[in-house]
Amino acid sequence: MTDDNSRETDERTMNYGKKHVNVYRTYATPLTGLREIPESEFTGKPNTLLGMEVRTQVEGEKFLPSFRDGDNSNVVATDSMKNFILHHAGDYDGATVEGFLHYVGSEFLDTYDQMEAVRMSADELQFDERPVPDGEGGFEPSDVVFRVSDNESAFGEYYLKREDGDVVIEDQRSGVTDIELVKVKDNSFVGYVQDEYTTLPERENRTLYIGLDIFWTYDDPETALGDDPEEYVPAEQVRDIAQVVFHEQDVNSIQDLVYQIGLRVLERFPQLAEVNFESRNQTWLGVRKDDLEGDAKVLREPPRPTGFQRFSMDHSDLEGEAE
Ligand SMILES: O=c1[nH]c(=O)c2[nH]c(=O)[nH]c2[nH]1
Repeated sequence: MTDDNSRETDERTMNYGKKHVNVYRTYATPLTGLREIPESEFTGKPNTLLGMEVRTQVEGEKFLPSFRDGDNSNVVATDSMKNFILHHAGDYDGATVEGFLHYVGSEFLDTYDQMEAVRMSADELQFDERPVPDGEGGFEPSDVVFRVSDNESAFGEYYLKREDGDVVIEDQRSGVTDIELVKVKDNSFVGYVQDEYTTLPERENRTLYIGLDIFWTYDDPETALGDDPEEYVPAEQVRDIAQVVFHEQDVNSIQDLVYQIGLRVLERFPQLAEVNFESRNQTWLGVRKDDLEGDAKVLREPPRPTGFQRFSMDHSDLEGEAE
């Protein structure tokens, strides 16, 4: 038998928190001053409507009695955490998801001594601008009406700890998730292992449908706050790089594609430490082709199971390319 009190909390998993905290902030600070890149029209956003689905997870030795003894004297109710996040959305004066997470996480650590570390993450809830007549025969984005979007969205995460009374960043991650792209031609998948288990025909020209999550870390995790917008990497620009590279390159696999996207992202953003990919193969299956003209095909949904790829890259991959 182990002695209950002898086990250090850092040896065990112990945390609790709240997820799916949806928060909507109108008239947040606009995101401006970003660096432009050739692959993207995105140069900023007004943040008239900033939506986030937030997750918070707190850690601390003082929470052990709540698990072990049913003693809630140090427990901040997760319902209160939700209220805390919502309240602070009103005080946040920055322009990025990551900045908000760092702000709220730091406020948690400053407010509650029993919290030793907090992991804050969020998916941005996207709203698209909609064109309305500008009164001069053209169109301009409405400044009050937005379309609810279920397209790809920005992701942010900060893992913060208290050290000698100060809040320090232990870990940080940014990303863009649930990108879905289809390229109707100029994709191949050939040259793979042919053995007694192989039934998939080689395809010189397939219609490739990918699901893609891209995550990145910075050399300096504070850069993700966006306080220096020239150095901030917006999810929209990374998304645009992915689609431009897909457009430009004839790739022989999703593996080949994510590598090419990674090279471009690292080339554009030297301030990044690492880029990570999680991709899913959602490629449709051909139903009719040979009797149709040109590149025309009829396709159908693929059956489960789904192929996936995971890959991480850093600037050493870029150096390899330059040689
Ligand atoms: O891009 C692909 N990579 C694979 O590894 C693979 N495997 C498969 O069956 N189809 C594909 N497509």
